Amino acid sequence: PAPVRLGDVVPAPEQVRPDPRADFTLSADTTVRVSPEPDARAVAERLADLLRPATGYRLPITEAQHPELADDIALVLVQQPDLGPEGYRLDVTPTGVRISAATAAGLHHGIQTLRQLLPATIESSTPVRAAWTLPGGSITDRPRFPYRGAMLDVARHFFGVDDVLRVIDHLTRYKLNHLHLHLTDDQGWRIAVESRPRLTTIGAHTAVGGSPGGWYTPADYQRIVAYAGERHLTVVPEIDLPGHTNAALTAYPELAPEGTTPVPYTGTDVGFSYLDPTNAQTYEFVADVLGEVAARTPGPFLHIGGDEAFAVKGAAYTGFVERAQRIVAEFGKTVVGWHQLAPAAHSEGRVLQWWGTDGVDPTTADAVRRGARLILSPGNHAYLDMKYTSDTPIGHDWAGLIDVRRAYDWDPATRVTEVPAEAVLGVEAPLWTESVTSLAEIEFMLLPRLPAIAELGWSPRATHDWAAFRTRLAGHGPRWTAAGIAFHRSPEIPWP
Ligand SMILES: CC1=[NH+][C@H]2[C@@H](O1)O[C@H](CO)[C@@H](O)[C@@H]2O
Repeated sequence: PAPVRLGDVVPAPEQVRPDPRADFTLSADTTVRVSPEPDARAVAERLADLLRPATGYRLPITEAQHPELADDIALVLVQQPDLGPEGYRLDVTPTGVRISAATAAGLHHGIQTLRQLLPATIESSTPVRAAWTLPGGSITDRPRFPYRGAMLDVARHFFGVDDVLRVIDHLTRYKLNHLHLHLTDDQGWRIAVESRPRLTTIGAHTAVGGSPGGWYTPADYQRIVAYAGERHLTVVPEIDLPGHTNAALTAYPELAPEGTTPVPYTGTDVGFSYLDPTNAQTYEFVADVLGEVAARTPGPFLHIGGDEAFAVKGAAYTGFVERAQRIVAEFGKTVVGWHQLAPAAHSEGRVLQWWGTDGVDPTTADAVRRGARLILSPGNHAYLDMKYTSDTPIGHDWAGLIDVRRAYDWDPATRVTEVPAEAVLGVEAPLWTESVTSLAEIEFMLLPRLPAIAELGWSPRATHDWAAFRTRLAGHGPRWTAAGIAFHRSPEIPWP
């Protein structure tokens, strides 16, 4: 296989300066030297975990007092404010590799780049005989947008903790830093709430098509947020309200609108269920649920959904949303919601997740003028539940077919008219799972489109170029294969 070049990294780094005379080859004696700070050491442990299996090298970690003098892989925390909270600098010289950053998050992103500069077989989980050579030169890098995420719908089909942890591995590989978990919907409730036990004793046993249900205990959820946190990735839990609530209503039917008797639902329709916004008990329920989820969520965001509550309209809807937003604020969190929240009054720091397909949306633009920021998830570019082509066996097509180029060729900064670039917090790729039932199918839908979304979130706009991206991405097919991941071999990409 062709040797990896310094510029082959995905997402494209801000600045790449190759130096062909400066290649560095790892050896069995290579050590990992790291600054003494504990969160820097954690990154060194992560790097060693990534490199030890395929190389078979010991890669001992030492906290050298002067790592810059070392001749191995040095991870160095330095006060370089110009690199920002997630930036890093990576230097490959004939005597070693040095990654420097102002934060552990920067070091963490730097090791993802380092991993991609080694031959694809570095992804093997068993030792491979190879020359572990890195291309010489320097990379200076930092993200364009602060919010770069993906969403996993664990309500339509339930995925256990180990599957979620593997999805987190895929996200961090491409420097994403948020995982949005869609935890509740009509077909199942997936997170235990101790003050509302029937949400899981009754509401968690179903899934689409009669698939087995499931849910996360507090310990399960803690494992997910801890694993994510170690990888500088923030979990954003979504409790979808007031619509998409059939599972909750089968557990607490007293919250259902007059005259309705909710029963378990395993179909894939949307928009029929809703909490009764005129019932005071609804807000006690919302406070019970959001309070517990907030208490267990280290990140700043609580996502309250807000989509497709077709029977809750106008003032009834905005009234509900404004009360739910106040409850989120009382628990010290910042609201995220689908852009249907727009007509409701602004709440401090509010973020709208835009999933439209036509860039003209005056209601959202108005909410931005009132202070909202946007996460861009356009249905016709970022919805990874869309089929690649008409013969993709799973997935939807309501927003059109999305192969790699369609996922890549758009600009989050200008996608919604009348929304200034500085109001765009970043991007997120949702994966809805009505028809996705296994980790293999998750991986098939995420790869190769997730790296396209990740590049839009991370790389400078000046690097945006489909011909260059598809060539760089082609080199990642062998990496996924070495890692045991079945991906969609899109005909748009010149796979080796
Ligand atoms: C925000 C939003 N609400 C709907 C819509 O996206 O489409 C998804 C399928 O693509 C569906 O699962 C979801 O319930």
